[in-house]
Amino acid sequence: AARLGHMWALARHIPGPRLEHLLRLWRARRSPSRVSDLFHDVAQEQHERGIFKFWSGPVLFVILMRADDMECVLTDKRVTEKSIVYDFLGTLMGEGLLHLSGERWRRRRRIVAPFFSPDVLRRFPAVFRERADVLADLLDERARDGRAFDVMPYVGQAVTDMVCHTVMATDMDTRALEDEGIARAMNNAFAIILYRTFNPWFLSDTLFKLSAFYAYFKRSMDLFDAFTLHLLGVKRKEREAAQSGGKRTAARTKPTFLDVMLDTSEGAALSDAELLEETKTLITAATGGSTDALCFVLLCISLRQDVQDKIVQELSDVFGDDPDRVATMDDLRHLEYLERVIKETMRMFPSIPQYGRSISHDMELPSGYTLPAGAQVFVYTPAVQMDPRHFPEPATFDPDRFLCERSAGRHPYSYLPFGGGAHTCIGQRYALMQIKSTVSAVLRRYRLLPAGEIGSPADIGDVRTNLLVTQRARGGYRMRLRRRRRSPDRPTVQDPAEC
Ligand code: HEM
Repeated sequence: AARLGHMWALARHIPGPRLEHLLRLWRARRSPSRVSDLFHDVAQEQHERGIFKFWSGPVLFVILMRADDMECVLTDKRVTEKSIVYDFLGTLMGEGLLHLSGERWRRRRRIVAPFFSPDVLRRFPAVFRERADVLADLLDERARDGRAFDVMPYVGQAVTDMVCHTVMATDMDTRALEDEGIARAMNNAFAIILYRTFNPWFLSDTLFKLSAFYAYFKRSMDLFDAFTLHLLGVKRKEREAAQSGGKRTAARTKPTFLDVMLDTSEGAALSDAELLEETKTLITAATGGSTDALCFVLLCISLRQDVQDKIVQELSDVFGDDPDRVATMDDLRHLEYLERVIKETMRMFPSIPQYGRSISHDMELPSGYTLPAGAQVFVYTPAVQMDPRHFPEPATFDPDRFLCERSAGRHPYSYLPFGGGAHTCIGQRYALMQIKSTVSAVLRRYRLLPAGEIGSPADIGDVRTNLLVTQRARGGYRMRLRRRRRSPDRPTVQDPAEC
């Protein structure tokens, strides 16, 4: 009670929602689009102050919107705990890197880091390209009928495929595992996590477990565990077969996360349970972040033909007269305009728009407000990334604002799609390579066109989003495709939308 009183006293000075907002929050709690609208409206209202709070029962949430405040929280060495909302994610993926704090986190980060070293990453463009070609094959039917469709199920499947092939096993058929079911299970779990955040009585594990939501949540978790265990089994068999056949392992040519872990002494010392946790964490973090990011990039490209033409020109400059050549890491590095397009998309539509910390001590911010110990603080990146003080004319899609000469002097914490401070996304380079490889493979074969439907965005500025754990385009990522040129026959693959 004393701690709550202390929090209450300090929080009084932080601007909070008005009664009208609380009523809207109550009505909006089941609807992601209304929660997003409310968040957006409150963020707009509090833009000048750069901070706002809301109480969910006894839990105080504080939303930061200023770059200097974000820097202060994300770099403070005493702020080591992730927000309690990550505990809900922890129920889904176990105590992996995303969830851990303190010394346990430091040890795990050190162990996992070699998987993201340039030496391992440089083997992945070939895997990405192979899976992106499967995606391009699947899209063929959509190009033939020419009608508008949502690209998300296709991209979701391709990303899951890429992640499974690089994290777990190099040679597997992920389609056989009904990935659509996994994707749906993860979506359900994310929606329930968000629902818990806005419904104070479900912040208690006991009450949550008594509710019908828990049954849904548990079903999603069980499906996810079964999926991951299956993949672990596949990997073990793959290694056993390689070893009994006299080969060292597949790790030499196509290392996966598990290979890298089993080949280092610290990694090999991880228990099975720890390996399962890290594997689930990487699968969740990688698919969760990359799927929406990639969908937003494709959506923006479909809405800006001039941008698309420039990317295609760049692809032709880099790949010359051999467009089917598998990209090397060097090729991907040379796709500089495409990289700026990705960065600009992630500025306007960060796929992970908020991440949080538990505040362990009273903390004065550069803005002058004091965060009380016990507060759950969230960095809300759309606010800072759409702030005209950092990005003039923020609603204009302008990839060249990321040219070196135009980025000079910008506050380093004004652009945070991959997080900031010690917990910065470990998969950032992996994600950029994956997105570049996929966009290249799709654009080589198809021109992306706006959906052209009533109510669908005609311009990037018209795109509205929903706030889930990830940010998502409202109404889906709808577009049309037109084939650019005939490409060699490829095996027929089942359409994921029909699964
Ligand atoms: C475009 C795609 C991605 C986005 C936007 C993204 C975004 C983020 C953000 C914002 C954080 C910081 C969370 C926090 O501070 O609490 C983070 C952390 C993390 N990400 Fe990503 N991510 C992406 C792709 C990936 C990929 C591909 C992987 C793995 C293969 C990955 C693995 C992780 C892990 C393990 C962490 C936790 C790091 C730590 O706390 O030490 N992410 N990501």
